[in-house]
Amino acid sequence: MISARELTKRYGDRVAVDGIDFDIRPGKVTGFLGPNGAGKSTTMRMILGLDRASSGTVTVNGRPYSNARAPLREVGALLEAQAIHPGRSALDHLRWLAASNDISTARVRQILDQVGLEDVAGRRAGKFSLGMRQRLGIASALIGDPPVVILDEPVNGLDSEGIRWVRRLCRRLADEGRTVFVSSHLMAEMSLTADHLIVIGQGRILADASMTEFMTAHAPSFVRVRTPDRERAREAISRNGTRVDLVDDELRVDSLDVAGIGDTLYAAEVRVHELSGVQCSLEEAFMALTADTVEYQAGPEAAAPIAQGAL
Ligand SMILES: Nc1ncnc2c1ncn2[C@@H]1O[C@H](COP(=O)(O)OP(=O)(O)OP(=O)(O)O)[C@@H](O)[C@H]1O
Repeated sequence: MISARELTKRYGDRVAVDGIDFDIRPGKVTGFLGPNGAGKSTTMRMILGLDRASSGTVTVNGRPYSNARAPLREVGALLEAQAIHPGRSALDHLRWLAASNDISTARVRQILDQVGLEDVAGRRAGKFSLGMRQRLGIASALIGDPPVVILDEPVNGLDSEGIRWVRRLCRRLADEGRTVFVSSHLMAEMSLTADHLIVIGQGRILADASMTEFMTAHAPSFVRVRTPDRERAREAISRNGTRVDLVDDELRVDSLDVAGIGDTLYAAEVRVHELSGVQCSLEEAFMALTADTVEYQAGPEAAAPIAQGAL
């Protein structure tokens, strides 16, 4: 378990992480989300003792990680910037890590095989593609068979097969009872990988909830109605006070089920071209939740606004 209490990091006047509390529990994949500059990397670096907290504490299984005697056997971490000597082969890099953490050399071959780098183990890391470097970084994180795994943007540069591999890997690590903490900007991927989410914005926790709770709270589902007879449809559905929104050319109803609306429209003899239940995506929920905390925002021409209005 990773626990933060009032964890704070200031850079001069700038508060990068603002007194946050969380518990990241074992047996789950916890996703860490936030816009650029929200404080994700700083938080991960403080967990790993690479940045000192200005105040507050963060512990890994009850102790500050910087006190760990065999760090790679306690926490495996992949950070965005990979520190791998370009002239060193993957095999030598992992052998060096193993030797400095009292890990057997047999484990090096095993982990190379596990991440799919066995055939290129003798090649210099400087010649590796981004995807291969990511796999080597993940091998470095897992070589000590750690109970806690922290992965900052692990799918960066990976192709679809690689992305699926990371997803399955995270699942397996969590199912083995490990604490798995993963950041990513790829929301669709995160929605498939994480069981629990921590969302941060401007250094503060915006949400800390299971994926199901988060989606229920922030990604509402609604019923979409497309009809050539919008006015009569609206009248029929809203007769008992139900709210109906017009978004683009469709009606949206968030308080009735599909069957109920279908029955209402049938009874009112309204022609229906589409009637479907829609669940907002994690990306839409994330964008709505973090909109006020976004540090770098493109101009209005960068995104087409959704025409929205209540009838
Ligand atoms: N060494 C530093 N010196 C000064 N400010 C810093 C330093 N490192 C980070 N910051 C600032 O702290 C804030 C949090 O940065 P951080 O890199 O943790 O965000 P992030 O959520 O990881 O962003 P991204 O998604 O872009 O990687 C940002 O405003 C950043 O500019």
